[in-house]
Formats: sequence, structure tokens, C-alpha cells
Amino acid sequence: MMADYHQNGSANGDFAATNDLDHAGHIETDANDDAAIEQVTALAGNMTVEEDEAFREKAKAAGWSAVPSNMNYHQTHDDAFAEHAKHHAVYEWDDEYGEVGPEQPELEKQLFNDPFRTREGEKLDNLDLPCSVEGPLKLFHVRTFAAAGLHPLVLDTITNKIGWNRTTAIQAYTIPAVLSGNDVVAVSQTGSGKTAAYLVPVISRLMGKAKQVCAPRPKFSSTSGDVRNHRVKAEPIVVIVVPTQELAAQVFHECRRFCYRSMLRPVFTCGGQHMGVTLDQLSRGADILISTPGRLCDLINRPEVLSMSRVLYTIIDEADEMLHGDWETEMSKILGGGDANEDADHVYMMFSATFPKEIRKVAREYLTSDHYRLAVGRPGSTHMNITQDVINVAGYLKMKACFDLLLDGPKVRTLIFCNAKHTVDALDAYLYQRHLPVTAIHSNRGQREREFSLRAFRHGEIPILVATGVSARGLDVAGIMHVINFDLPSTAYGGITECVHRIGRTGRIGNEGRATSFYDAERDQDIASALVNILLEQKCEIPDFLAEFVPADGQAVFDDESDDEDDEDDVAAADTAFTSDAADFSADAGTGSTADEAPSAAAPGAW
Ligand SMILES: Nc1ncnc2c1ncn2[C@@H]1O[C@H](COP(=O)(O)OP(=O)(O)OP(=O)(O)O)[C@@H](O)[C@H]1O
Repeated sequence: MMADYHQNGSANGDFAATNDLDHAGHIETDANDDAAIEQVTALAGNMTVEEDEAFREKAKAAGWSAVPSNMNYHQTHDDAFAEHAKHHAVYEWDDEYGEVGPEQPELEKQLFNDPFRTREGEKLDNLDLPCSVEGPLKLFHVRTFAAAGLHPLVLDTITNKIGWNRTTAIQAYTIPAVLSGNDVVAVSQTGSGKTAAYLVPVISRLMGKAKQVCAPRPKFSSTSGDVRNHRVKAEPIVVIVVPTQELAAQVFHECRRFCYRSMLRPVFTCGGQHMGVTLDQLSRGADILISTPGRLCDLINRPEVLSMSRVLYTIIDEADEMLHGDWETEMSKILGGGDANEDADHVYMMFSATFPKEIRKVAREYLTSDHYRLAVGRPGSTHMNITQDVINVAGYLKMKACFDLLLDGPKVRTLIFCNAKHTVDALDAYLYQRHLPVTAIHSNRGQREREFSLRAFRHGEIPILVATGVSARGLDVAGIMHVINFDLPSTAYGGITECVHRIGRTGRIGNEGRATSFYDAERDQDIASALVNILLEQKCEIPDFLAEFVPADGQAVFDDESDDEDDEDDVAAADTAFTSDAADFSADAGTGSTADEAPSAAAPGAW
């Protein structure tokens, strides 16, 4: 159980009201000028030897340790086996087995025995929210991977080597949609398995066909000389675009597991990677290319290095972020520029946990009219496995509040989000000087430093990570039990959408977690109403200081669910063909979750 985070403030968690102040003066922790940065840094430093020793003892007494001893930072659960549906589709594999690679016991160990991977928690059923489906044909969902008509080797990898028991709601619908060969845009809660939802059907379709569909590999053997004399141009079959280098690496690792024995070669690249390394990787052949948008555009501009002419699947992960105005030039190039394969067999897919209405409109411009639109629960909702808490903290007291929260709360793997890079640095220094095991990550830090921090956090060696929101989109680290929003994202920088992604780093794939947000009444008013709606939706407690933002009838209000009327022409082709009963998934699941009970049941045709 989590501790009472309100204990250091007044009864309603008001840190501003506490008399126990270490530091005087108001500090704009998010201000951008040098004076503010200096102030924040001063707050983090200037400690006497005695104070330093006192903090060391305090951290130790509270149970924080940089080296995992008897503390279990990495929480896992026994696999929970869900009861399966009586009425779901069963598809059979009816394609050729094809030519596959040999078994490789050493590689198997490396791919499937990772002690740090996220394991399914006991509350996976809570992600079984109703799924709204719009598309050209009625879509029958699959409750097990065995029923999905996957290539036998992919099925063997999932069920016997990785050991997954069942599909999540988004996988249950996305797998048949992708196998049908249509474009797909899908949204479901954070940590609900969207990566596998697109990787599994795509790799299943390519399994056994590597030699038929992929570009030739370099003809290099140990006796034929230097590899540099045998370079090829990379001609990927699958291109996956993600916003950050951490996510590119993460998707790459997930991809490698599903590709086992496929003879497909996944490669990842990102802006932080040395171009020489990227070119070397590509020159060895790249069948599945995972990249950040800027780097991908650089490569598209070098036709001697990369050709997009063979691409059969273009997948945009975190699609709402990618289709955001900031990336417009890159995305229009990636989604149709260069020598892109413009044949009808080129499938486009987009995934995210949030999809604001205006971005959904942009997304449709890139998809064929007969695409599937899948939405599990309300697009942009959180889920009930995350307990959310908001504490009222004046800006100048946030560092102390954060330290107190960490000291008095449970000693679990904790991810702290700040809005600005300099705040990340200052908070990192402040907590480090108080002997808490902390590290930090943001885009101004070098690739090696970012990799080190993330690895140390992932392995539980350093259980507290401070980050900017951008660095952590999509991040899947096992056992994050607590997310702290040190700053709430202002509406100009993603607002509630950004908040949902941050909170979603905990409570993944059926595990439970806690999110605590610091609310500064002077600067967070713009997000207050949206925050209250999210809390109401998940039946979380509304603190007194947010009571004025609760709608009159006490019910959450969202105006983002349906598309504008003037959009109707655009989507008519898809809409008229088929719109499902949104309650299908949970009703069939036999798990006790019904559309009525589900907190964020999406109406049919929710978007
Ligand atoms: N059917 C499944 N059973 C058990 N674990 C699964 C299943 N599908 C995916 N996972 C695991 O669940 C974790 C979360 O998946 P993933 O990162 O794809 O979530 P996501 O929906 O993309 O989240 P986000 O929106 O935050 O990016 C991963 O570690 C993944 O390996």
C-alpha cells in the first residue's frame, strides 16, 4: 500500500500551507531565464557537512539505497491467467510455412530470458474496456494468440518462449485488422500492448517469406574479405517511426523477439546515433527499420543509402505526437516522399494512447478511406490500475515537497517528470545531494549518458529517474510503481494529453501503480478542469482545492469523443461499411467487466 502523501502538509495536501519551510522566497522553477536557473541550482546546493551527513542518514533510515539489496524495486507478479471468451473468432493459419531460420539456443536465452522485462500484472482484466470499431467489414476479435491465425513460429514465440497468456483488447482487434490488409488507426490506454498489436501481425505475415520479399543481403562470408566491400543499399519492408531514441531502441528489442527465426533483420537508428554507425548498420541490410523522424528524413535524402520503394508497412507509433505541427515537414516526407512505394499493397498504421480530435483529422489525410479505426475505451483516457493523487504545492516548495514525498512514501521505482530540462538538472542535483539514489534524462544529455541513466533505472540500480515528458513517451520500464508530476504540463505543451502519457509509465499491462501530481495554483489553472475530469472518470478522490472545477452534476465531461460534423464526408466510406457494438470486447471476455461498469465506455462510433 502507498503511504499518505498528504502527511507533510495540511489535511488537504496543501504544501503551501505548511510552516515547515526550509527556503524563503518564491522561485519560478520553470522560468527560462538564467537568474531563475541560478536560484534553482542554489536551492539544490549550499549544504554544510553536517547537513549533508544528516540527509545521508535520513535517506538511509527511510530505506533508499542506490544498490539493490533486500529491497524489491522490481515488482513482478505470477502470471495471471484470464478466463477466456466463449464467443470470439478463431482464425487458422492457411499460408505457406515458408523458409525459416534454424533454432539458436544462445540467442533464445538472450531474447527471452530478460529478467527486467515487464510482466503481466494481476489486473489485466481492467484493460478489457469496450472497443469501438469502424471499418470496411465487421471485425471479429481474437481472445487468444492461438486463435489469431498467426504463423506457427510466431505463435510459438509468443506462447512458449515469451509466455503471454492472452491478447489485450487492442491486440484482439488490431491483429485481425492488420491481417486483413487494411490501413489501421488505433488508440488504447498506455501500457496496453500496442507495440505487439502491430508487430505481431506484420511479422507473422512476413515470417517464412524473407527471401521472397526482402532485398538481397551483402554477399559476405568470413572468407570473402572486408564487409565494407560488400555494402548494400537498405530497402526495408517495414518502417516504424517513433519520437525518441529510447523508444526506437525499445521497439527494436521487442521486434527482435518476434523476428526470432524469421531471417528478417531489424535495425534501429535515431538522431543521437553516430551517422557512421547508422550507415554501417544499413549497409548490412535492414528489413525492418525503426527510426526517429529527423534521422529517417536524413536517410531518405540519401538515396544511395536507403530506398523506400519496397516498403509494405509504414507504422507511426505515438502518432498524435508525430502528426503534431512540429513534425509536419518530416512526416509528409515519410508518409509519401522520396521513392515511396505508392502501390495499393502499402499499408499505413498509426497508434497512440491519445488522439486529440484535430490530430485525428490530420491522420485521416494519410490513410485510405477503407481503413479501420479502433478505439479501446475513450481515446485519451487513463485506466483504473493507476491511482491518481494531486497535491497542492507552491512552485518554490516543490523540491522540498518532492524530497519529503520520496522520503516518507514507499521506496519503489519512481519516475519524476519536470517540464524543463534545467528543472530536471536542478531536481536531480537537489535529490542527489540529499543522498537519494537518483539519475536524470533529457534531450540535452548525450546518447551514452541517456543510455546509462535508463539502464541503471531499468535494472533497479538507481530507482529514481527525473525526466522531461518528451524523453519518456512510450517508455516501458518494468516495475515503475510511482510517477510524480513535479510540474503539470501546461496546455501550451500538451496539457492533459501529455499528462496521460506521463502517468501511463506506471500501471502497465495489468500492474498497479500510483501517480502524484504537484498542482501549483498560480500556474496550473489551465489544466485544472481537464485534470479533474480524468480523476472523476477513474473515480479518484478530488482534493478540496480542485472542487471548484468539478462539473455541476459531478460527472466527467469530454468534448473530444466524436469527430466534427464537417468531417463526415471524409469518413463516410468507412463509416457506412461497418460500425461495431462498442461493448463487444468486455461482454465477450467473460471477465466480469461490462460496458455499464467500465468507467470510460466508448460509444459506438466514438471517432
Ligand atoms: N498480451 C500480452 N500479455 C502480456 N504482456 C504483454 C502483452 N502484450 C504486450 N505486453 C507487454 O506489455 C508491456 C506494455 O506494452 P507496450 O509498451 O506495447 O504498451 P503501449 O500500449 O504501447 O503503451 P504506451 O501507450 O505507453 O506506449 C510491454 O512490456 C509488452 O511486452
